[in-house]
Amino acid sequence: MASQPLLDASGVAKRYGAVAALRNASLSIEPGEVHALMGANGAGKSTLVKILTGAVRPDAGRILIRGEARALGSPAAARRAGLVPVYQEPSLVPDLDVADNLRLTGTPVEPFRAWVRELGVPDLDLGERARDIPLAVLRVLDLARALAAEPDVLLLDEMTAALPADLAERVMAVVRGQSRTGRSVIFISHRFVEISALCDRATVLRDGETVGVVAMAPGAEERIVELMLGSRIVKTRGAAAGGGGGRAAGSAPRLSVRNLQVGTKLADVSLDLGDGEVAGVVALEGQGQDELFGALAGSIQPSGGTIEVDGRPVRFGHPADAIRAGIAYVPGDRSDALLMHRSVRENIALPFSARLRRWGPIAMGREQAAVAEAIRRLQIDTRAQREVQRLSGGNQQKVTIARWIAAEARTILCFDPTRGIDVGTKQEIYRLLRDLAGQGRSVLFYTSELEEVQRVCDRAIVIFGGRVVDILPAEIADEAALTRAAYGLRREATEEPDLPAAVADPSGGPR
Ligand SMILES: Nc1ncnc2c1ncn2[C@@H]1O[C@H](COP(=O)(O)OP(=O)(O)OP(=O)(O)O)[C@@H](O)[C@H]1O
Repeated sequence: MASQPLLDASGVAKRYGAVAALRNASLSIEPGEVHALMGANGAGKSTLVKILTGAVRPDAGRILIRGEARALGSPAAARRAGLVPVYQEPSLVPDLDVADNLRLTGTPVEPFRAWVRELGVPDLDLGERARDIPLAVLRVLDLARALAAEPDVLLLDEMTAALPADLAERVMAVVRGQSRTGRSVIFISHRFVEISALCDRATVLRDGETVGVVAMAPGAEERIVELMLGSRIVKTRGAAAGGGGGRAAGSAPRLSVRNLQVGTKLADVSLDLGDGEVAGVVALEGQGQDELFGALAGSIQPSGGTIEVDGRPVRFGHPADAIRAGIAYVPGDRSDALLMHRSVRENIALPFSARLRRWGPIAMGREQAAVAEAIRRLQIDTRAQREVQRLSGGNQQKVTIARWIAAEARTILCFDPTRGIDVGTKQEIYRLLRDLAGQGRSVLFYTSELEEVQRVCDRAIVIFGGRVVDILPAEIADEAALTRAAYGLRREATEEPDLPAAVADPSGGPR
């Protein structure tokens, strides 16, 4: 490798009140290198990215660019030094249109447009307000805006976490292209598949400190996990209770959906969810999964079809109706679910407040025990617990899940619940979902990480073009089979899928 690193940071420290977000972080990047920054939730990755891109000032540390100390006192200064980020959450100002957002950061329009096309969004209207653009497209726009600045070092903080597989592929292709032209990329992701496919080396942070730099080669993953988790108990891959078991034969489904329709997005979906079953929902971006979950959670009104809970027809005019029917929703966008200025405990206890207040001290005791148990199981980092907005992204996501574990909902709808969650905690979430199923609760689980289906689910329900196109038992739902199905490709009919009657019907059935 070249003798002079492009970027060399050492001894970086940052404290937020009592919380030491970074204690002694170092990071060295070569020209043309794709470098992973890894660490458990709360290890300090985002803080380091914010420091390197001028959004946060460090308390200590030395940052050299091509051997020279550079002041990175503001995002504009960092940009001039060649360091440009794409943060975890979308950064376009929601009430401005795209063109005004570009003006704000002095982004040249034509290169931006070219990148947007390259990333697979052919006809973007620059007059569109950011608020009206879907999350996955916003991520693409954030990336295109960063690329248009022609950065020497592009810093991607969980860029692919909110993206469907096809868009994530394009992002990865762009990252490879950057490195071919001698530019460097710092890549934060909790997905090992991406890290191994893309990165040359990985720097591992633990509790705010750099604990190792690992060259990516066979076996590197194990070493990285060891470094990330340190003395925390390592639950190895595959240790999570897998699929299988689940629905008792002959029992009435907990949730039964027939010919559900939402405008033009959800054309016709029928599915059953049994007691004690975890059913995975798999789909490319925009195939109607948002509408399906919205309708089941009471936040979107269906335009046709029926929903039954325990054999009784229900109509949800409001999310509260779904909650009363025992259906809890863990949305993909955590900012929808959380009261950002309230404490971790209040956020987790939220569903209790309406149900249990009248029971006074007894209920309070029960609430506290349930909240404490959920925090323990999900290993929520409560150092910054007074306001949820101060938690790291992954820990915020855990709070949204913990709420429904504490509340004992009978049916849980999870929309990409492990987005941005570190590898150790993912295992805990898989185990937890299986435990919930073991207690007879039912889980409908949309995931953009296909490998999760075999780890957690009993069956996979694949949606394409607003219809169920296939239902696969977990044993055969590997990534290849799911990818084919998700693209609407027909499966070689070796085994008959376990389709509910209305799905098997040709009018709503698999193609
Ligand atoms: N503005 C803030 N105020 C108080 N504490 C903060 C603030 N920002 C970050 N922290 C704390 O600093 C620590 C490191 O957070 P950071 O977001 O850098 O972690 P991370 O490694 O990016 O985690 P994740 O993988 O969950 O995104 C956490 O304990 C977090 O709660």
